[in-house]
Amino acid sequence: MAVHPNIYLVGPMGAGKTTIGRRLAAARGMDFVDSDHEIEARTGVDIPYIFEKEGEAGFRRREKQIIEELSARQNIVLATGGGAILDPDNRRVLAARGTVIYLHASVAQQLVRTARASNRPLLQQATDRRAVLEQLLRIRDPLYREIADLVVETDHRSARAVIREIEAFLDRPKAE
Ligand SMILES: Nc1ncnc2c1ncn2[C@@H]1O[C@H](COP(=O)(O)OP(=O)(O)O)[C@@H](O)[C@H]1O
Ligand SMILES: O=C(O)C1=C[C@@H](OP(=O)(O)O)[C@@H](O)[C@H](O)C1
Ligand SMILES: [Mg+2]
Repeated sequence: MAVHPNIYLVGPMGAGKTTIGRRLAAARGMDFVDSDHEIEARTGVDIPYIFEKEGEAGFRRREKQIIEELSARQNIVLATGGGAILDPDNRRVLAARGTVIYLHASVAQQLVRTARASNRPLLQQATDRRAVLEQLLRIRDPLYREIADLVVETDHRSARAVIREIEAFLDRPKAE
């Protein structure tokens, strides 16, 4: 089977990285990996527990290690966590080792999509989730854009429509 260049999904919480990543990988015959799931599988505990015991800094160290390892694999779609791009080394390896796709979502849309989940410690502890998401996006949006080969709007669009746009980009005719 053909080996495809890796695809790295970046963007804020609730943009759909995990959901789109899994379906995109299935559609293209690639392996799906999610950095958060990988951290949980290796440690045997969930993300909120890691934040509680090791702080965000401990979580970021684990995330960095995983991104370095996973991005060196072949034929993968990697869904990163929303804060993975904060680390300059992470940005460098993602940009160098595959196609980076920024799944964009407004804060209003993120609020809807993260309303029920209880596994995001940065939101779980927040009294004003909107303010937290706004602040995070202000800092992170330029970093997502810095390494993105493609920016895809996900607001009010089905996962299917988002995947269609990504595949059209990946399969575009290349200039000679
Ligand atoms: N394009 C979309 N349209 C509607 N709901 C979506 C879309 N993408 C993701 N979702 C939903 O939003 C929630 C968060 O998605 P998730 O993939 O976990 O985001 P992320 O990994 O970027 O934080 C999930 O319940 C998912 O089903
Ligand atoms: O934005 C962030 O800093 C985080 C996003 C989460 O992943 P998702 O973006 O997949 O929700 C997860 O990595 C952790 O809770 C921290
Ligand atoms: Mg995710």
